[in-house]
Amino acid sequence: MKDEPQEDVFSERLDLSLWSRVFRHALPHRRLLVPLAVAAVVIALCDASFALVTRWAVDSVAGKTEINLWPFILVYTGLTLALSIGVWVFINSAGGLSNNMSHDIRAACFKRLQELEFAYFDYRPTGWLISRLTSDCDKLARIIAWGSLDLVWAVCLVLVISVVLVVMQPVLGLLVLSVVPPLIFISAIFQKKMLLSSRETRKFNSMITASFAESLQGLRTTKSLVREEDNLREFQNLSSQMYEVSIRNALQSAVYIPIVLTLGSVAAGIALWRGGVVVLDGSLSLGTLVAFIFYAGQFFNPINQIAQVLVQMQGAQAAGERVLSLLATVPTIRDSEAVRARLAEWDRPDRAADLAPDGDARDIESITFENVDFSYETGEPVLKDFNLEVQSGQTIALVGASGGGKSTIVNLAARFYEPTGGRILVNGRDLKDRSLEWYQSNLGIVLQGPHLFSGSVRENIRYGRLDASDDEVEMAARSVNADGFIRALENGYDTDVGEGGNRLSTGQKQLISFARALLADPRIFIMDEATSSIDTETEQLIQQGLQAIFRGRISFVIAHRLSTIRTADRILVIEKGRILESGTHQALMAAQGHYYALYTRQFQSEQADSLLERLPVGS
Ligand SMILES: Nc1ncnc2c1ncn2[C@@H]1O[C@H](COP(=O)(O)OP(=O)(O)OP(=O)(O)O)[C@@H](O)[C@H]1O
Repeated sequence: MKDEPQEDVFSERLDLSLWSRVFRHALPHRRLLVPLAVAAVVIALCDASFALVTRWAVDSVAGKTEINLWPFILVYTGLTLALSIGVWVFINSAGGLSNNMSHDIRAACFKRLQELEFAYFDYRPTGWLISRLTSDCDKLARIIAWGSLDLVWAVCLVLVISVVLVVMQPVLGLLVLSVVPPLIFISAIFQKKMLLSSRETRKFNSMITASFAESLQGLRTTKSLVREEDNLREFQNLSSQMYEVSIRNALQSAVYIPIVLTLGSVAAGIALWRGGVVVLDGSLSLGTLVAFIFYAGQFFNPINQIAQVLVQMQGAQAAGERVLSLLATVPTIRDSEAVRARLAEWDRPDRAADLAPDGDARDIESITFENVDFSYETGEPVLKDFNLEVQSGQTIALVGASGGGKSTIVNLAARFYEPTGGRILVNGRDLKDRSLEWYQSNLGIVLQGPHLFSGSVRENIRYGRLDASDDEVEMAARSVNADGFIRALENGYDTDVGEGGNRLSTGQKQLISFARALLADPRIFIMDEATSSIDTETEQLIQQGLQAIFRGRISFVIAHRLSTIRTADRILVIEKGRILESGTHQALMAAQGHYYALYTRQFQSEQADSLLERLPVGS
């Protein structure tokens, strides 16, 4: 496998254009955004007003013996009520926005991942992709909903307090505000450090998730090769690197926050020291000094908050970049403009029944490889000038040494990859000019390790055509000879197959996937036969099932079983991306060429095994 994909290189500055693109995802939720912004401003105004009310109260009561406290109590109560309502609206809207946005972004990423071609997944480990769908999406949604609103609140509060301080006492106001530049400077330095260590944490997190996913998927192989110790060592190595960078990140926060708080106390000290002097000489009221001290303490909370949100934004920049780059990845295998125009024109209810949604013939009569070249990586050709024509009703068996290009041929036939040279024609028309969705909905694919989903046997077969009735499901199972063993299961068709179908044998899984394919009634059937040994009885069931599927379709089988190869209409011996030989079993055996050699070497031993199996015990 290739190395894990490199994380993109990002600028260390706050990337405003990136954030404006991320914030665009909030626009469909204006219904929540407006109350959120209004609530943030109301909360900031209320927060700033408390000190002014205190000033008014102190100045009104100073030196008096009879005091009417009711006006202050009423104003305080009013402010507290407004603040409570603001906070309620704020939390409600931010929670709603955060959930809606993470749902939207995740759904958009998921949709894009489904649209992307196989080549995209060749170099991206599953764990890396899972991280994009889970933690990255959540992080962005949290920042947009909570972070941005904290930012609006904090900026409003800082502005209001600054203006009030300077208006109340310009000299003292500016003195208190003088602590702001060092605060911004220190914040900038720490933000950068914290951003870098947080990125590193994320990188290790991705690698650990990928390592988890890989080791779980390959659990059986690991156990059989006794690789547990090595895997554990690799994992521990990753984990301890992640631990180190996480500790570094936490340490930076632990130093930064106390510095910010100390600067807040310095500002309060300045207010007390200078303010005390001017109060004594009578040019400043006691209420104003109290308000100054109050503000000096309150002032640094929003600044701290702004710094924190900016750090979070910078930390999440990597996540934003990755999610946006995933969303911006345009699938290379997709309908061309011309096909899309035709789809729009033809996809209507009165369309003739024999037409596909793109206006061309619905039935697939032939597939032609015309001088096809293909390489997964530039400079390493896998197929070169490959030619093949298959008519409806024909079964093509692909045989040959490992790495020859058999899977590549069927991947191209399925349009999972596109030729790098030449063309693939369907009914004589370039496959690129046909609707991708229409074409792939005509494919039925059964892979070597057929995949079943958790759920009942019935649900798994019905996955081939969701609107199929129970009778149709059972009919499909009968046609491929799966009905007998299914009924013998504990709960028949309602038996739970377990995760990935692991409560069933490979042969049984294959029979169920045949039934699923038959129910979908594809025009093209592609199969990578299982190499694992299957008992003779199941083998016979599978063969009969296969014949039911092959009938009337174009079938490509990467054939490992003698019985499949023999019944194929044409056998292609593939080596180094070329057809070495082509013909029926009889013709190729008579020619005594590559197929003959392959057959006598590989398949005769299989036949001997099968004969041995059939001999009565003790004979
Ligand atoms: N996704 C991929 N990315 C890069 N190279 C690939 C990829 N898939 C296959 N190859 C390479 O292409 C060549 C042909 O592989 P292919 O899987 O088509 O052979 P095959 O005949 O089906 O082999 P097998 O019988 O072992 O499945 C091999 O050299 C293989 O290493």
